[in-house]
Amino acid sequence: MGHQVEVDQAFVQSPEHRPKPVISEAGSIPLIDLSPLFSDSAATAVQATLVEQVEAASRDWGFFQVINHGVPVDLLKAAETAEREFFASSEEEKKKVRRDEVNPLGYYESEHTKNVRDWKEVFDMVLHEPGVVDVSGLELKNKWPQVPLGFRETFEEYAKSVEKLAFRLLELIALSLNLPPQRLNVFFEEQTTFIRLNHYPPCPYPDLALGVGRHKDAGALTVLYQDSTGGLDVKRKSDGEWVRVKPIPNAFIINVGDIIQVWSNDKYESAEHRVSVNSAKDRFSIPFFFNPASHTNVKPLEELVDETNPAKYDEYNWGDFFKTRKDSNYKKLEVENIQITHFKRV
Ligand SMILES: O=C(O)CCC(=O)C(=O)O
Ligand SMILES: [Fe+2]
Repeated sequence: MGHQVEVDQAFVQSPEHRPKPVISEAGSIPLIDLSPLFSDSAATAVQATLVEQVEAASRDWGFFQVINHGVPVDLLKAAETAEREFFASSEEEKKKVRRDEVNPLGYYESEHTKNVRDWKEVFDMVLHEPGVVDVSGLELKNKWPQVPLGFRETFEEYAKSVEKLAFRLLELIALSLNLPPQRLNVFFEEQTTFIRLNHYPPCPYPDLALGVGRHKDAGALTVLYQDSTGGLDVKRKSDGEWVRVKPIPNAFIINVGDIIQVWSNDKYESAEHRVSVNSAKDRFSIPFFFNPASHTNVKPLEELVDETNPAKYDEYNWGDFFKTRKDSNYKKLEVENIQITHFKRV
């Protein structure tokens, strides 16, 4: 008798959303060298070129990779090591920091994207704790695991360093929209940014399940670190084909989220992406979701709309949107989850 693989139906994607056996890495997302940001002597022309690259990548792809981004390589290595050690710790250690109905932070092994279960386990932490209870009634307090030692210190340092990069990228995005560089910073004064650790274990049926189902990131910007395994697929805007994002050592993957799509009044578009799994290797990634304050009412920026280019979206509140989305990821629901298209004017 051959080995029979038990397929858990909760993980099975509908046929049209299953990955093809081979995903191309060709013609993949743009690569941008950020070193001009760190050189006092970089000519204005070089800086202008950087802004143009960010503009083209945000417009044509909604995704790009960055190198020479200023986050120290040692810190990336320390974060990846701490992540691997945490997920390798016992079920008992992980359960001690498990997410629950009042506090959505910590460890979780049963997330759903669009009501299909993802083949992954995660750990969430916020960059800035808002106090005991936030406006939505959730308790946002970081839960720090005891294993591995130094986990908290590593991620606090990582968070600070990646936050600096996120603000630099935000300024480049503002410039690329012909706005003053600090125009968007005000929305991040009480930011709801969080860092997620993703572990995708080997999957016996990678043709049926996904590590994360197809989705767009709801926030402003995502700054993602991935290990060398590969598996992140982006839906290419030019032809709708899924392409694999090539792992580049020590690079970050940047993607424009729904909020920048709305602020830019559709000049930029958040791209659909997903994570394919494989039957042989674990994969680890660390997205940093750069999100504005809960009280932010998101709408197309006034400077970018006029009579010939009217606002394409009605205003919505970020805190409400995010809470509604989180609830649907926590358990399987019978309804479609919330999307910015629900605020699109027809
Ligand atoms: O693991 C990855 O590469 C991406 C994960 C992702 O898209 C997400 O958590 O929103
Ligand atoms: Fe994502």
